[in-house]
Amino acid sequence: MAGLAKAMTIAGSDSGGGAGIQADLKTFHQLGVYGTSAITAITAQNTKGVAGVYPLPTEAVSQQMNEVLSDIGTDAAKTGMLFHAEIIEEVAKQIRHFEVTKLVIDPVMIAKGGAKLLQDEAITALRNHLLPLAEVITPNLPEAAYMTGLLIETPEQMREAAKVIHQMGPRHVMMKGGHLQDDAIVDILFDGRDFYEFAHKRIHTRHTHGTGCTFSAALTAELAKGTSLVHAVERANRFIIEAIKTAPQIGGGHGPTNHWAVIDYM
Ligand SMILES: Nc1ncnc2c1ncn2[C@@H]1O[C@H](COP(=O)(O)OP(=O)(O)O)[C@@H](O)[C@H]1O
Ligand SMILES: Cc1ncc(COP(=O)(O)OP(=O)(O)O)c(N)n1
Repeated sequence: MAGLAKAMTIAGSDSGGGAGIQADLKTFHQLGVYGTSAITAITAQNTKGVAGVYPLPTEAVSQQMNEVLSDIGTDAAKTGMLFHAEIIEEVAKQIRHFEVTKLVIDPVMIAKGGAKLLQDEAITALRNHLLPLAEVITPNLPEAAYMTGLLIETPEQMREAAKVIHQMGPRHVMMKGGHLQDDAIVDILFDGRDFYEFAHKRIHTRHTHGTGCTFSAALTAELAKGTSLVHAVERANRFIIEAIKTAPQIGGGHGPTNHWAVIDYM
């Protein structure tokens, strides 16, 4: 196991196991990467929604990062649910201190059922402190719309929003198109100059809980292994499509995707 790639997730716990820390660690494992975590908040949720959110003290988040990064280290990291500004500022401080350069930011704001996973005023901290440290940010359409104030309903509008978000400091913007009102989905990557498009057909299913977390975790795992960004996005895309297609039928609401998904490069 010498040379095993390592990835860290800094995110909230989903008791239902489909999103958050649980989705990230399962995905890292499936893609052959050693996963570590810093939990920011505990949520009580299942496939039907989020019943409770309990943020951890900022010191607890900071200490988890310190213990992991000072000993085990990491080849890449991702952030998910960060909940409030103080946690964001502390996470940014630790990312800078430990010089984590392959940072994926999934700007988690609202769960599918409508529960708030990021406080309104925390968006400024996300922009000022974390975005400039990101190798790539992975907003879905509502998150990108909130960050830019733009209406985003078409691929052309996704490209315009990607340009605006790129100005906020991340090196790349990965616009996820799962919320397009169309059977043809396109995810769009922007590197500040060129656009790379990943088009695929919508899978009709209600089992899409945690798609954003699972996609960004797969992307982080690939970056940790040293895969180039465009190829990492392409592989993460294939992984999430297979995970949605083969979703286990779990729970009475929006069930999780299949974190055991197998794609041919593995
Ligand atoms: N029904 C679906 N069929 C196929 N791909 C999907 C579907 N829903 C989401 N995806 C893919 O899952 C990933 C996450 O997308 P999205 O749903 O936009 O994020 P989030 O879960 O953060 O809202 C993207 O790669 C998107 O294309
Ligand atoms: C703890 C926690 N983190 C993130 C989410 C949202 O995950 P996401 O992948 O955006 O999936 P949906 O909520 O849209 O299904 C969460 N629910 N819980």
